[in-house]
Amino acid sequence: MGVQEPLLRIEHVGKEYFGNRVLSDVSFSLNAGEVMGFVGENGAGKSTLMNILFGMPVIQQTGGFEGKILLEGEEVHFASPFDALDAGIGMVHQEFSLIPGFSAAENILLNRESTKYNLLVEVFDQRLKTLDRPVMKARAEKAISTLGVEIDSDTLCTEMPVGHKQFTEIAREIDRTKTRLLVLDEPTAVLTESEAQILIAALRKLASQGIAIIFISHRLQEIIDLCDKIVVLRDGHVIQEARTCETNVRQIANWMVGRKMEEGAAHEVASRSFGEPVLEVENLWVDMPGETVRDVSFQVRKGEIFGFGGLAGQGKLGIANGIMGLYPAGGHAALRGQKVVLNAPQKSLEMGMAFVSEDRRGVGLLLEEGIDWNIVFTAMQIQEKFIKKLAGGLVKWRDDSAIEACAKEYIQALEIRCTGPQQRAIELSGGNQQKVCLAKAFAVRPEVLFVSEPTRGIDVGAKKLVLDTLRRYNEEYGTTIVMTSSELEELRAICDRIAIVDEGRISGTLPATAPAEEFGLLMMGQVDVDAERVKACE
Ligand SMILES: Nc1ncnc2c1ncn2[C@@H]1O[C@H](COP(=O)(O)OP(=O)(O)OP(=O)(O)O)[C@@H](O)[C@H]1O
Repeated sequence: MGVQEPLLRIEHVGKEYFGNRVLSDVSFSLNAGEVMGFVGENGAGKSTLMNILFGMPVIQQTGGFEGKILLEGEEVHFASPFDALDAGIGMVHQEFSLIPGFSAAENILLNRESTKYNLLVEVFDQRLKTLDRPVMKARAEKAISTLGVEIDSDTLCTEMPVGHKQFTEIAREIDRTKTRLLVLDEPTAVLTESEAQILIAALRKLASQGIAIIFISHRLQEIIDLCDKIVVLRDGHVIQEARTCETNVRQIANWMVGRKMEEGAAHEVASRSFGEPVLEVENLWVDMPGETVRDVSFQVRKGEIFGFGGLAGQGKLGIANGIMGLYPAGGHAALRGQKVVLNAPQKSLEMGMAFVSEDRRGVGLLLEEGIDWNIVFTAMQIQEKFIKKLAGGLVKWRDDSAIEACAKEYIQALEIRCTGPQQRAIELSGGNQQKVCLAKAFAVRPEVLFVSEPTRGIDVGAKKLVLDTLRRYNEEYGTTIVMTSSELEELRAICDRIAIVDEGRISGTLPATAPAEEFGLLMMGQVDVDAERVKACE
């Protein structure tokens, strides 16, 4: 008997996009039931390889690829994702493909083919009428419970917090009985740490049932916890393959970036002085699904970096969304003493505030437009920047050279990996799109900049760069920053003060230099931290 063929073999795969080589001679294999972590910097080529594996149309449309893909020793040629699905490959993308007005159960049970190419809602309605609801519900609930989470299968997608959407998307993949290889592209980026733990446990269970898994993540500890082996990609080349039990986070990070990683930024403890309060918020409530804000009051001083932390679902993310008018909100907010009209996003922008949302699907990139246009568009619209005026303003036209200079500045500052300022946003990797969103907010030079989860989806090497850039803009332009993050260490690295949000209210505000345990206590709703601190000192 011959040696058993691996489930998947990638052999000498290469890919160019319009002369830009993004993958070179990539080879590796994966056995049934094996979990592989696939890591690399933003733009290294991870999603491109997965798109090749899944037969995504973008690959054929851009000239195909070189090399071979073999399943159980047989070469496969997927003309479309349908073929990949037929062959038992399931894929959960960075972006969701759930149908908003449908419930969790409907989304899980609708077959992938129709959800991906949802041309006519009527078609779905027709399909749903013919389905047996109780059976559907039972199947959906089984898939959800395999994941070990609690989601009511009747909840509409529009009403779900982002973490639940992710679980629904994964449940849909595992409901399909044929799945033998599951690819997950940054599935935990939108999950809280505890949700991520649940997902990891669920994936282990799937692997023990013989399903092979390719797991892409920038959270390296997760890779170590979950995966049997890792493949490291740098600039489109496989530069390392290793068993996870024989390596560690730091070594993986070094392989990814090809140099020794610097130690995390030491926070300058020297206390900084600030001006008058610039943003004053009183009794704010925000009706954001999964992130309800009940009653929040705070003040931020001019030039300060103010952080919001706390566990997921407690309301920290709702605060910026409410002030910026993206979800129904009430209460009082004032900028420089002037009332902020809530529920009016355009007005918030005009007053001098900008927002980089945690929701990368809703960040509003003009995907078909160039990086340059994306970066300057808001500044142009709201502030008439990058516009030349003649004849007393009667004649206006775009200042192309200023636009180009601005785009180049941010491409350099944030190390946006691209072929040039005119490359279309749709052609960028997810992490690089995220950097364009940050640049777009910087270009407005807002008086107050709200950033939520600024390093989500950003690789380890670039994380520090993003945080340093925020700090630099704060220092150079005096921009006041309100940063919300689920990573306490990231908040402590650049904030002056951090408020912890628990059950829709601020449970306490501490200087960023306070011990981590005190923040931990606040997160658990323990308001009396000072008393605790005193006790600890006794
Ligand atoms: N449709 C496209 N047209 C042209 N270039 C593209 C296209 N899609 C991706 N690229 C380029 O291919 C390179 C690899 O991108 P890819 O999305 O595979 O990276 P990634 O490793 O998944 O990054 P991230 O961690 O940021 O998601 C990038 O430089 C990107 O600009």
